Amino acid sequence: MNSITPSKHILKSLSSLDTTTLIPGKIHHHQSKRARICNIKAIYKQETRNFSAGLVSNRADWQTSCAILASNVVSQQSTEKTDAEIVSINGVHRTLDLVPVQQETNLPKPLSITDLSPAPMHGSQLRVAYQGVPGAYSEAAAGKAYPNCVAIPCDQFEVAFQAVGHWIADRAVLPVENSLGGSIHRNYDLLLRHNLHIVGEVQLPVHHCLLALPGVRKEDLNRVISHPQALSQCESTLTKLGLNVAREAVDDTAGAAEFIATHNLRDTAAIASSRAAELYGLQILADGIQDDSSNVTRFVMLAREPIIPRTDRPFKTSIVFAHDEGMSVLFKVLSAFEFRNISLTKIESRPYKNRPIRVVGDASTGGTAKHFEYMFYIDFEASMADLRAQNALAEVQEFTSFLRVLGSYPMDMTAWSPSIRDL
Ligand SMILES: O=C(O)C(=O)C[C@]1(C(=O)O)C=C[C@@H](O)C=C1
Repeated sequence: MNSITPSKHILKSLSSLDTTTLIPGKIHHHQSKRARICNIKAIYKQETRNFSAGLVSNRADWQTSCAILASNVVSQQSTEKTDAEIVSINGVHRTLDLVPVQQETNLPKPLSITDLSPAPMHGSQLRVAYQGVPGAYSEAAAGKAYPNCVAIPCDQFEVAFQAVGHWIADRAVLPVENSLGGSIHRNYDLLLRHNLHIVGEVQLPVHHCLLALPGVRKEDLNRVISHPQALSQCESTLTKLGLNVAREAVDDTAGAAEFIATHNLRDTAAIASSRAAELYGLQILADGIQDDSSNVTRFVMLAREPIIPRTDRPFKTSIVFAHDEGMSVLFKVLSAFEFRNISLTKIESRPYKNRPIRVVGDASTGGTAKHFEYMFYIDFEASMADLRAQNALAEVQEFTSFLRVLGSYPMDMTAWSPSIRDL
């Protein structure tokens, strides 16, 4: 993987900003931490060599631009360097021989979206946005979906959507459902709000580890932190391990590991991948702590343009629709697929945000019923190039007040191998 230069436009706009820090935690100058910090540096340097010579600085630069998209606080770069320091921009660690130290300064000045310029293309490498920091499962999913990509960490799902919409990334890879925790509703809602297309899916076995600082024992723990999905995927196992301690939700699993490392928290463990343990210099206290060894998360790949559907390999199509006439329409919609022998693989409902309630009846004659209104998301096993799918959707359109095809894309047909550890 080649190194890429950060967008001059973005760096220029960054340097003209009033600034403050994005840092969830930073490492201070304590001698006692020196060894661990050096260890993290060594590991990160190794990662950099193994994974991509330019990845670390690229990630951080893109991370910064993603933070701008979210109108978040931004960070100021100073030129001071200290051997024993690692800086963090919006959750991404960088060693000081790569970048300057961050300093906390004034109030953040919100940037408007119009301040952003599209990033330049970098050869044939795809830039893939994911939510989280290096070591997150979403980063692994991005690597599985696009093996030679430049992965761009984003602090929120919304930012990953916007990164693609604004040409900062070419694709986003985002989780939509997990076999233990269920649907990731936020991404269903964002799919509707943004105009991106689903162009693929990837299923990633998720193998969780309990991570803590070297030397920390289970008995020392007062708290376990992680992504809410990860906490819920490990709930029973944590109890079986005797860890009846506080659970706290953070933005992503690897971010939890990073937080412990940067704050030197000896009473806190993180649920994250073994790769996060390596990246942030933590030890694995317990391995494979997901409540089910077949724990798997399904991610979708998103792009600005749809792909051309084909029929020479298994395809899936995702749609979303709303209707005016209550649940009876749902039966008709499902029949349209059943009639054509098209299997559904997923159905999900979300509140219809602008019209949450349907009032039925007349208050003057016995009162009114108030029903919740929904958006329905359906995945079915057929390509939009398949006449059966086209006819089914033509029929569905007759019953629905709103219908959108979110994407028609190749199904993930890779062999199923649950609970691998080397994420
Ligand atoms: O926090 C991470 O590492 C993520 O990639 C996020 C996420 C999720 O959103 O569900 C992805 C996969 C796992 O199911 C747990 C967490």
